[in-house]
Parts: sequence; C-alpha cells; structure tokens
Amino acid sequence: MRYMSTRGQVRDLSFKDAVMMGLANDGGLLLPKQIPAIDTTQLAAYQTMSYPQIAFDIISRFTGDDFDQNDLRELIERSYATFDHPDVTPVTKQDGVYILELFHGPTLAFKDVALQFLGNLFEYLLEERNEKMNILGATSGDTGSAAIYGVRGKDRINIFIMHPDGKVSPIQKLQMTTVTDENVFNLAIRGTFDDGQRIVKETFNDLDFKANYSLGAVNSINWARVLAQIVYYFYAYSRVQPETGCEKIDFSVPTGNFGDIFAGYMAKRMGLPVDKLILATNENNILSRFVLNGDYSVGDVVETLSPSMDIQIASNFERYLYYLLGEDSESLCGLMESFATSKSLQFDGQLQAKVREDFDSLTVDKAATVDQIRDFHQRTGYVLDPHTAVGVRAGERLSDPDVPVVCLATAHPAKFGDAVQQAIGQDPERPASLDGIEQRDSRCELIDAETEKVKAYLAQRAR
Ligand SMILES: N[C@@H](CCOP(=O)(O)O)C(=O)O
Repeated sequence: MRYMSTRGQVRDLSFKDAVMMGLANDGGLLLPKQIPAIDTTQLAAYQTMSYPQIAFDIISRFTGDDFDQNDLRELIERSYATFDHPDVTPVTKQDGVYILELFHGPTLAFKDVALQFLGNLFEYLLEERNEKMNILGATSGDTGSAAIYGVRGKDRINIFIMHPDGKVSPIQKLQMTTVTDENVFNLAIRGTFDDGQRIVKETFNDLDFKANYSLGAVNSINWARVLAQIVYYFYAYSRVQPETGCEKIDFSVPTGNFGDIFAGYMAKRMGLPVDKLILATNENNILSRFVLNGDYSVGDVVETLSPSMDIQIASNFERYLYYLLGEDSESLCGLMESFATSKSLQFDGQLQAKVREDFDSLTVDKAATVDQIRDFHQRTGYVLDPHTAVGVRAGERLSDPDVPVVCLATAHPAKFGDAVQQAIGQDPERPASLDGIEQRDSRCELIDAETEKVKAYLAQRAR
C-alpha cells in the first residue's frame, strides 16, 4: 500500500510516512494509490465482529506490510477502550431514522474516533523513529479538544491548537483550555476557523520550518484521520443491514470540512452499498451549493448554532475533486490555482451529474435547526445536538422512503447547551466528564491570525 499526493509531486510514500507528512510536501493531500475492496462476504462477517475488530480489518488494509499487525491490533484496541459505550459507536433507531452515536469518546464528539487512534499512532511512530513532533492544528470547536486529549501528556509531542476567539461554544472552549498539561498550547486567534486552517497550510508549506520543527497534522488533512473515520460507515452498515434486510443504505452527514463525508465516499468506493451521501450544512453552505448547482464560491463565514461547521473552505474537498476529475493531478492543480486567486469554482452539467450520483444536499438554517431539535424531542424524547439536528433534518427530508437512512450524531448535546435550551427549554443531560469543568484551571493565549506570529509562538515553545 503506497500513498501519493493529489497534486502529483509526491508519489510513493509508505503509510507511516504519509501519516508523519500530514499535508503533502507539494501542498496537496495524500491518498492511497489503490483503494482496497471489501466484498459481500466480508461485509457479512462484520455483522458478528466488534468495533475494534472491524477497525483492525479495515485499517490494516491501508497500512502495508511494514506495520507489525499485532502492534496495530493492540493500538486500535487501546484507542477504543477509552470510549464509554461497549459498542464504541452505537446505533439507535428513533422514529424511523437510525442515529449513529459518534460521541462516546473522551471529548464527546466524532473526532475522538480518529484522534484517539492518531494520538496513539503518533506516539508509536515517534518511539520507533526516536523522534519528536510539534503538532499544529486548527479547530472550529471539536477537533481541538479531541486532538489535545489524544496526545496530552505524551512524551515526544507538543500540541498547538488554534481556535477562533469567541466563536466556539463555552464547553468546547473549556474542553480545550482546561487541559493544562505542559505539552498543550491553546491559541485563541482573532479570526475565523478558515484563518486557522490557512495558517496551518501556510506553515506546513514552509518546508524548512516543517522539517526544522517536525510538524505533525491532526486535522483531516492527515490521511489517518479519514481512514479511522471510514470504519464507522462499515460498522453502521453491519448493524443496520441485518435489521432492515435492505442492501442499500443512505448516510446523512453534518458537514463542515468535508472530512467526515469524504470518509463515507471512500467507504462507498471500497464497496459499501451506499445509495446516497446526504451532505447537510448550516448557512455556511458552499458545499451544498456545489452539490446542487456546481457553484463552489466562498462567502463570508456566518455564525450559526452549529459552530463546528462554520467553515467556508473545506480542506478535504481537494481529495474529492481529485476523484471527480478522473484522478488527473494536472487538471486538479489548475483548478486549485484558479481557486486560490478567484475563491470560486464553477462546475459544468456533466460534472454536476457525476456529483449527484453520490451526493444530495440540504442547507438547514438556525430556525430549522431549533425546530428540528424541538420537534425530534417531542416525537422521540431524544435530544439532538445542533450539528446532528442539521443532519437529521436533511436525512428525514432527502432520504428515499425505501432506503434506511443513518444520520451521523457528531457531538453530544451537552457541548451546545444554549442551542438545546433554546429549542426544548431545558438543559441537556451532562456526562460526568464535564463535571466541574467551569471551575478547573485553564490556559489560553490570544493571538493575531497571522502565520508569522503563530510560527514564532510555536518556534519558542517547540520540542
Ligand atoms: N469541524 C472541525 C474543523 C476541523 O476539521 P478537521 O476535520 O479537518 O479537523 C472542528 O470541529 O474543529
């Protein structure tokens, strides 16, 4: 199994090197050269396998022979032992829709599924290579704490996480800033998540800086993030298919940075019988406009009730474009260059039709999000977080009545108490991990959204 960049200049990496490289050194994103296929016999076998067993089966198809398989199995088991549910990502049926609960990890969001794994993977690879790493990441709310929990206290790693000041929920902020381990640095940037993501990319694209400070990536620009997220699509299918008897399945995915839904797209390419991937967005609906009209043009970031999706430029979109353009790096580079200056891409009817073979989409605004949380709670007693509400709204509106729909529950409602309170007039139940969080010590620095300032900050505190 070898890896190459969407932009064609990085051509032949091992899995381990791809994980360590994060963003490809030519500015593109890394992808496996071949996509392993999972056949119907294996799909059936998953029905009696646990989450970690399925995870091992899938992940090991992407790691190649130089990864000791016993070590990999142990690493995966350890990563999911931190979840508070025996099924890791349980599926529950509520009023006709299946909810895939991805929020049973330490920081109550789907990001834990990949970042518990990636934290352990980094530790393992750094030990093996006798190296150190400085992680630089950007978050709109959930990746930050999940990444911090994935690597806190780890010997060879320092982590620097930027979040947009004042634009994440109070609990999201506390989950990051109350981790005061020596290796954790929180930066509140004066800007948006897109500024943070731009700073990450500009810093990684300075190849001398990247090498001098051994930069590591925890955002979904890192292939290992996408890989670990592919697993739960197969897991959900293995639990829902036997119950419904239906061969096909729809997934509805609250979408911001396009990493989660891209993992679903990869699962489909591997052979998972996905009928439709429903891309659910809030008012920051650049991806929805792309799916419905071929219009990928950047607007201003709007603050919504689902802050983790307050994103305009979705980094994994490039991975999808690579496939959409027939794996043609040259055309992709042309498009990315033109996007860098114009901030807009328009796709013709033929490409739009190709997109619609896999995706459908709906924009769910603030009022509809509140209405969805309230209405769903009245119908089922189940409390949705605002991101999941966006996904469930889209799933209920767009799925085919003959095809079961699985909605990805990306975060626990307790992370977004204000939105829930607004919708149902009561606070969501609080998991024990949040007990006393407001009283804990916290540490965070405010900084301008300028790449050079962030680089200087990191350089002074690097391992
Ligand atoms: N929604 C994310 C934004 C970063 O996305 P990632 O998947 O690339 O880490 C967040 O909550 O931080």
